[in-house]
Amino acid sequence: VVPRDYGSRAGRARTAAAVPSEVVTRRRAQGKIAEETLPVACTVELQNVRKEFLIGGRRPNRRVVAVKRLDLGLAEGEILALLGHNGAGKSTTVSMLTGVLPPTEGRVIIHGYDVAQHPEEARRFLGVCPQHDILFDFLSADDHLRLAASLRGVQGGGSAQDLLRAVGLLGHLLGAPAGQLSSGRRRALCVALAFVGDPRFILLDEPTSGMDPYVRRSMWELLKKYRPGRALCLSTHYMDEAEMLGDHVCILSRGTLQCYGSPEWLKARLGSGYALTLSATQATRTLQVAKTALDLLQRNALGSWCVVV
Ligand SMILES: Nc1ncnc2c1ncn2[C@@H]1O[C@H](COP(=O)(O)OP(=O)(O)OP(=O)(O)O)[C@@H](O)[C@H]1O
Repeated sequence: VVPRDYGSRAGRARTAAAVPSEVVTRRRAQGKIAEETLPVACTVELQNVRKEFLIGGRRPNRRVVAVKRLDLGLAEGEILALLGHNGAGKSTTVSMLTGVLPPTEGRVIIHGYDVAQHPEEARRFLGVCPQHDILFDFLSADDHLRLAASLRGVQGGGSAQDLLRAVGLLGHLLGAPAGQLSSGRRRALCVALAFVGDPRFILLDEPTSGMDPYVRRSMWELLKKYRPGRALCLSTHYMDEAEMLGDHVCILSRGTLQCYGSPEWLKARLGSGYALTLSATQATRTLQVAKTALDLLQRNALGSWCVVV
């Protein structure tokens, strides 16, 4: 991994401080059920990461383990979906990737830089959409784009501008104060801000929460469109979102990686299809209903199924 300013003395010193490149070619994930994948050059890695929180209350110094020994890798051009219930450890993982929370153990590597030791270098590659919208109510979408661009030291919004246009933030809405936008549009603005400066690693914490199905679908299309040349990691509660977007899906539960693989592999390995059980007092009526049900299942191509009469 060679920084852009390698020619300078400071650049060479940073390269020496960066993690040797062989560590970025490891297995992509280690968990209970993980698809075997070929070794690949991962641009983002969580290496044996653990996060504990010390909490007070009646029993002081009690520890909550939010993430336990997480090993994950993400390559360029790939979307990784972190799927899990409330409290599974998704946001904690995202916060460790951004450097907001330091891991208790293990390392987080972004483009060769250990985030805890070289946060500034690592963040040059990073665009983030946090779980909760961080917007100034009195600033417009356009103002937010300009502010984010100046903070990143770039001109204009780049692909962020396209994103806003595609989700309908156009014309007068672009100039309206963010406080007057609907929650779905505010969310879309936050996602767009993560793309300002076209960073190479984009982290999206529940990017489509609060969006209507139509905007959600447009957002999915856009995220797929902007995947080439970038690594994207998103956390979600929605199985359909993980399936549609994720090249790989990582299911977390109680801070542990339960399974990891492509949606196709996970469905083939764990999916049990659909089971429809029918019961009725009259045999002829049951058969009639079963026939209609079979008809519906076939017409809707609902994967594997089984009808028990
Ligand atoms: N600052 C904190 N102090 C103490 N415990 C915390 C803190 N942040 C998170 N936790 C705990 O860590 C665990 C994982 O929380 P986390 O927010 O990462 O889950 P999540 O999967 O993002 O959930 P959600 O889908 O609700 O956002 C939970 O048990 C939570 O209570």
